[in-house]
Amino acid sequence: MSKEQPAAAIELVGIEKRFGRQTVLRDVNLSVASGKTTVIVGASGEGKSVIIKHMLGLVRPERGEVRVFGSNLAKARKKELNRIRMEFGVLFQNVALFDSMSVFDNVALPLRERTKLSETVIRAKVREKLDLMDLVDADDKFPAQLSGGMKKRVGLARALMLDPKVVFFDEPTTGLDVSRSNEIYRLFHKTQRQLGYTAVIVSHDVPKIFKLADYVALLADGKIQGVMSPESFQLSDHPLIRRYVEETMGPIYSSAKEEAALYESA
Ligand SMILES: Nc1ncnc2c1ncn2[C@@H]1O[C@H](COP(=O)(O)OP(=O)(O)OP(=O)(O)O)[C@@H](O)[C@H]1O
Repeated sequence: MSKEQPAAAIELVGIEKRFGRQTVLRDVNLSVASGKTTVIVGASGEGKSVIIKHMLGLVRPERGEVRVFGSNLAKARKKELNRIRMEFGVLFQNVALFDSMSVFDNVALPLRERTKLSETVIRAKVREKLDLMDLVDADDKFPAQLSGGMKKRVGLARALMLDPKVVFFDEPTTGLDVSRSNEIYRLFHKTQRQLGYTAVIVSHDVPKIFKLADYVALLADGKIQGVMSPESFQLSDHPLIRRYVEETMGPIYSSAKEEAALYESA
């Protein structure tokens, strides 16, 4: 890697994944830059969530390596997997809070399950994360009493509880209106700046998500077709990237001449 590029927190090398007869990932190569935000985009059903599941060690590939902090997750044993997962936080679209637990207990869960910290320290840490998420007076509420946006904020507080090195977001704003989505993005931005974690985001929220991305990766035809800055992505000549940009954002013209030609031919 060149001097200008940050080191990779995660590297997928030659990943092939099949479910039965369906080959979802053919040859996925992707390097996730440490401390940066990598957004994975692509049409529905291409396998973006399957990529995240490989990074989390939830599924194993037929072929290839998943390198995380120097370990190959694709071959890791349970103990090593658990050690690596301590460094991960996840916020998935359905959040998956425990309905029978209060907000406070949901957020405290990772610390209670995975550390030996005293209850006093746990309470202080949970308080700090809930404040960071602007969640005041919500401690004793149960998930059923929360709005969609609040649930996501509780989920984000829980995802950050173990001060993870990498946080995975799989369509984190699904089901939220524009202002609640913006709130989640604002909290993501704030916490990433404060805590410095590496972020991997799967999202259909194009072009908004480009504002948060350092790198955008397109998954199509079972491969990552390119990883680049959002600006380069929107102006790329790569046929599949260009098609994706046009389908999601409308045509983008790299030059005034190109745009003028469109009106002339109309
Ligand atoms: N455990 C599984 N067993 C069988 N097939 C699976 C499994 N997990 C995923 N798939 C299949 O893999 C393909 C990719 O799924 P995935 O959820 O990763 O797509 P995606 O790109 O995240 O889509 P979307 O944007 O709609 O969420 C789909 O055809 C899905 O049915």
